[in-house]
Amino acid sequence: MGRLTNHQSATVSEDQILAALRQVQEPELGGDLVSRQMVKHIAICDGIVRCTIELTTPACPLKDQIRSEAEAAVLAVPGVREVHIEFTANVRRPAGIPEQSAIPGVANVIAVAAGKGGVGKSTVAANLAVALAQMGAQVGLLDADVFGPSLPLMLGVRGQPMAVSDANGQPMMLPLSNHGIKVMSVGFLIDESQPVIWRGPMVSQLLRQFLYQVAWAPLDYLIIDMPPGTGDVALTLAQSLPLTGALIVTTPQQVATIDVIKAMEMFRKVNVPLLGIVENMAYFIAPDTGKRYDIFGSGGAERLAQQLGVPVLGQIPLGMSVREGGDNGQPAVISDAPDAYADIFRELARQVAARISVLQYAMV
Ligand SMILES: Nc1ncnc2c1ncn2[C@@H]1O[C@H](COP(=O)(O)OP(=O)(O)OP(=O)(O)O)[C@@H](O)[C@H]1O
Repeated sequence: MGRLTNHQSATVSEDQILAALRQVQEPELGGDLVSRQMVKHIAICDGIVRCTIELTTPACPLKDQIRSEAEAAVLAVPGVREVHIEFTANVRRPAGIPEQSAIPGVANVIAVAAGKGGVGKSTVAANLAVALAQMGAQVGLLDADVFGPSLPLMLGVRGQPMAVSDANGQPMMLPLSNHGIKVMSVGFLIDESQPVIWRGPMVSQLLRQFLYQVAWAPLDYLIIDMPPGTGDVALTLAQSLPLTGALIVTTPQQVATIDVIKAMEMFRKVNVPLLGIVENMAYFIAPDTGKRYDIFGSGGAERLAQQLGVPVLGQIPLGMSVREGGDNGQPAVISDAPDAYADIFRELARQVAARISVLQYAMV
């Protein structure tokens, strides 16, 4: 706690405030705020207390709960008239990633994968990335779906990445950016109207360059839009990427299929933690009546999740604005149209960030 600074008044001491904050638990990770070394700064002046609490992610879903419990605990200290809680965040790299394969300056690499094409993997990856950035995280998005790069269109990013040299004179590409995130896609380098014939080793080589020769740093989260399925390219990527974890996107029709199970098994085999399942196109809400229709059935993702011991981190409805946003380069999460479901995408981002924080602490 050496960094604490303390302008003490006669009546309230820093020790009293720390004792109060020891009563407040970190709801997700367990342990109290002081033992978890989350209290970074305390200032006390004339009964007014200012505290800075460092979270494990700016997208912490329980920030409001922590704030109100910390406020109540500090206000209960005799002599405290007012309390102001501020938050900072320090997103850390999981302990399990070997130093040599880590991407310098990138804390977490998250794979967004699917058993099959067309389930909305890129839509989820793009909205997740933008939602995390909206919450204050530094985010990059790598389109590794080399056979059907859709992110340039979905994010409205065009142009050629500039080549620069890093501090050691090594060539680096500057990622393009839009909606607050850095983006890299094979779509920036090829003529999208021409079919691309990629062979496995070429793809691996290209993706290595996209990981290690792109000026990503500093990033809290690098989201990878994986190629669909469990083919060679997906497997090589799952094996060689310094992944914090993987998200599996599915739809209710696909949920119990062998493709989804295979995609999950692929990550399990190469020891990449499964963060959870995202069920996309989970239901439809009629815009005129507000009635919910489970067009493709319901409960499948939950059953699969229980069977495999991973959580469902989000259920995204079918929404016209989700599709339109994807076609117009305006991801749904920046829209306020009711059927863009921005809140649902943001909640997904909070859940993903929380799972990563929990994983990090489980590994330490
Ligand atoms: N929740 C949703 N509501 C409405 N449309 C959606 C939703 N999710 C995805 N879509 C639309 O479905 C189509 C396929 O989505 P997307 O490209 O994200 O799938 P994908 O799994 O990445 O496909 P591929 O593997 O071919 O890249 C797109 O037109 C997208 O806008």
